[in-house]
Amino acid sequence: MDAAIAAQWDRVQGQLREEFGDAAFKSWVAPMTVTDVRDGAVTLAVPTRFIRDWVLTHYADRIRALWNGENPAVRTVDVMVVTNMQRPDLTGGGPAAAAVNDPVPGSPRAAAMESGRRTEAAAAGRAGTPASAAAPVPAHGGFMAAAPTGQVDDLSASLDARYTFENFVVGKPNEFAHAAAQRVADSDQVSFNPLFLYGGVGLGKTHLMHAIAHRLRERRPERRVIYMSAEKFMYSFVRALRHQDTISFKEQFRTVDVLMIDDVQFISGKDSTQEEFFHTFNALVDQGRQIVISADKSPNDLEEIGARLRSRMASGLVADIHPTTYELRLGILDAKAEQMGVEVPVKVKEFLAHKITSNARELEGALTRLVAHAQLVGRELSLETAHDVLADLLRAYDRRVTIEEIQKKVAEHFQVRVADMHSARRARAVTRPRQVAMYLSKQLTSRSLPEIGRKFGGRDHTTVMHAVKKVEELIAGDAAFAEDVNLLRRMLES
Ligand SMILES: Nc1ncnc2c1ncn2[C@@H]1O[C@H](COP(=O)(O)OP(=O)(O)OP(=O)(O)O)[C@@H](O)[C@H]1O
Repeated sequence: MDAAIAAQWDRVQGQLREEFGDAAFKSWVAPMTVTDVRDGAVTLAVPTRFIRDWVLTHYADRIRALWNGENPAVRTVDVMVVTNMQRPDLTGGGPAAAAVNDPVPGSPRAAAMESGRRTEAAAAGRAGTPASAAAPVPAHGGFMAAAPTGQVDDLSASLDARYTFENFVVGKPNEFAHAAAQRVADSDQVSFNPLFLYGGVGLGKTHLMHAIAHRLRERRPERRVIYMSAEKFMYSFVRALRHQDTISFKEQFRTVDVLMIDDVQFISGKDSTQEEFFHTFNALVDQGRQIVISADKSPNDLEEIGARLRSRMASGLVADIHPTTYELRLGILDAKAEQMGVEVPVKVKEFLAHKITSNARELEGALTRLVAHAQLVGRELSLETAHDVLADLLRAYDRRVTIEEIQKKVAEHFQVRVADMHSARRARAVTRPRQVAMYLSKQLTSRSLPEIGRKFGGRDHTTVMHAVKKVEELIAGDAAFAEDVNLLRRMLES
């Protein structure tokens, strides 16, 4: 591939990784190779039809826009299925895809490298056929037997030994979810199916799921429990499709007593994985097996998931975990300090519980850092040490400003109405302040682009990206404008 094209693809990939995160990047972007750039069209090769459909619905528009930014001649993106990975080079140049990363072990692309080359036409109806069409689940909900491939990991190897009920601190925000999880772990009847746990990041969903698995293993070792992340479910399914072996994929769930799927928000989009999850789900519920699901939102808010699956997921018990309270944070610090075997002065714990308010994970991280530092350099675990060691973290908390505050300040400054931050008006007098507010929201808060877009009248993340870029350009080229934005930033930070 031509070096310029390789460099463009490299930059497009870098941007996609930033926007969509590492996990999505590894699953969907890394497996792609560029096979052709001609007449304004980029052609990307992927190993299965499933991935092609996913890429087309989720990433193709963004890839096109990014590539167009790199090279204005590019106006379309085609995605084709090529099931060999001899790194196809249809450009007639040297070795193809020099800029494309090596395949992630176990990724669809790595799997695709194992077989000979086939084009989409040759592969149609085979490698990439959606599961629902390739091997429908029988109406009674059972599974068919076949030699296993794409097996899930051994449960014992993947569980975190620290995530037990004993180590889980119960408080108002999580008592309901905790009680529901205990019920599932301690009873032999299926009380509610599924149990759907949801809450923001780092609030203990994974901890509770592992705790259920640990307890079941102690109490009923003969019961078969599968715990897997939704991403792993997707990987295994894609791999099974690739091996034309969806039957074995289903087989591994046939004898399961409890199935736990973590972070189900990653099973999103209209595709065969969702369909497969739905079938697996129904089959297990029909057989009276227990299902536990976790997500970062309630079933109703999982917009990417189809209505049928959403309502199925909401049909059991839905338990949410609320953000931590001061008391719970203090309790978590007590428990973690005890597990670490260190005495932490009450004043220090109170200080941390007061300051680190986001979630249990950050709180635990701060304590670990503080203790490690104090022990390494032989310093006392005091308030002063905490201030020093956690200075960067504490500054970030002190600075935390909300998008609403930013909108208000920016509106005041430019003398527009706060409502114009959300409105559809496109007059320059309001679009510029709106763009500045979006830019500052990106700079001063930890909100993601889609979250920021939602706070600005439900705009798309690409609008926010455009705004950020635009404001950066203006800052670079217009000193008075740069001073204005700087002033606003200082006001918001103070
Ligand atoms: N109530 C609690 N008691 C003790 N530890 C907790 C509690 N809640 C969370 N933790 C700890 O905080 C960390 C983050 O928890 P966990 O990974 O379960 O969060 P999560 O809700 O699954 O987050 P994500 O959405 O990012 O997957 C873990 O180390 C966990 O042990």
